[in-house]
Amino acid sequence: MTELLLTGGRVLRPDLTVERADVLVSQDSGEIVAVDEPGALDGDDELDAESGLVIPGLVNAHTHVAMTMLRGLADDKPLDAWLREDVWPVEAELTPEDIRAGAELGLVEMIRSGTTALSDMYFEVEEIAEAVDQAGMRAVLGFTAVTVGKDEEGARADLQESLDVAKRLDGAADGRIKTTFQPHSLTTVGEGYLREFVPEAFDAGLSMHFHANETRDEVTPILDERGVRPLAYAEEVGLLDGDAYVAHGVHVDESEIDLLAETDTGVAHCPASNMKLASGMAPVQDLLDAGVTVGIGTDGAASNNDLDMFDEMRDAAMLGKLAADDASAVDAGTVVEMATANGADLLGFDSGRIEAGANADLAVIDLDAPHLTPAHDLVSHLAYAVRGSDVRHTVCDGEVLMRDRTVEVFDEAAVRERAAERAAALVERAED
Ligand SMILES: CSC[C@H]1O[C@@H](n2cnc3c(O)ncnc32)[C@H](O)[C@@H]1O
Ligand SMILES: [Zn+2]
Repeated sequence: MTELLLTGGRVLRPDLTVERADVLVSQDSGEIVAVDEPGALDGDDELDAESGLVIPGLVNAHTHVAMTMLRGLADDKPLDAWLREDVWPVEAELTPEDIRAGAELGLVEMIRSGTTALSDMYFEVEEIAEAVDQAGMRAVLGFTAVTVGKDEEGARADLQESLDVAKRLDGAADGRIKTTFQPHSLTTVGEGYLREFVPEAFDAGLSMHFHANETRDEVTPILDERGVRPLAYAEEVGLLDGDAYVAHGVHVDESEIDLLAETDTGVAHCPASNMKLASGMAPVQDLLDAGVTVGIGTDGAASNNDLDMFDEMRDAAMLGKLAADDASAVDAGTVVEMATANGADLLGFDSGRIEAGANADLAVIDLDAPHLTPAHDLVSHLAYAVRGSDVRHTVCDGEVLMRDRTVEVFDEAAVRERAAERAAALVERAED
């Protein structure tokens, strides 16, 4: 049995207390074996956590990881124009190799900033799955179906592909990959298709992940045409019958918050994307108060523009206070839980907490920095002051993904070079 000891540091416990402790993980089972007082445990290999804080690896609950290829290409527009004028024309030119390159780049960025699990929506999912496998991370993946602008055959093919991919890839990468059925949103997939394919996905035991209530423009047409709010419509077509989580959930009213709670449907809150596209402010504190599980996602790098979950925690806290008009709303401990335990809960992984028996998905933060001094309250630091670049080591499934800021699972320079070259060629093709 090979065991890795994270030694000399402080540890964030599930109740958000911090104690001086060592953490022993099994590289065979990929689980945390023990958390004990300094010096009490021995491992075959060690990670130095001196002057550091060991935290659960962060969970990015909604992203499009390969969209790193579009980073900085389409800024300063609202969602609909951003997608139709800028993003979709470039995405139409993406090759499987581009998506692989963009995914690898995004995963390297995530590892460098302490993220160990992600929930992704995109296409060419096999490429993304191979990149996740190589990264050693956990992921929930899926093929995203869009039917607007497609003929019957194309639309049905998209939904069938979403079903097939979800069935085919579930359990890949030794169980580190799970899948979801993914209609893109309630306005970009036609009702007939939802009514036909959603029950099939439900019968196959698949979880659902879709964009919902992101902008007012997504709410109004559904309300006008059907006389019901979008999430009531989602329930009608069966999308909330099983395990489900929606991305964004910005413009939800009280009835929809209750519906989310009643159906145990989670929300992946994307504060930076919601601010950048001026989509609106999600009522995060109200969602939490109603008992809805809310995780945090970066969304893609074209609407953020990075994949740093520390940025995202800070944004979630700040925006949550503005939305509630209450400085005590969405407090530091809450955002830390959202980015760890809640995210793991949404994705269905036994991660997000440092406890014997949980998945050994961890990050070590280097506290030896001016912006983290003094250290009155380390939970406050995690929410408001730590940056992705403060992460010293990243571990997932007991394996070291980054040691002393060197990524061990990819040749980082080669990944960056390949992505930059491919992104430049992609833009040239799109402009032709
Ligand atoms: C076919 S994969 C997903 C699809 O969604 C697009 N997308 C990226 N960010 C958002 C967002 O915030 N709302 C809706 N759709 C988004 C992405 O570009 C892909 O085309
Ligand atoms: Zn999205």
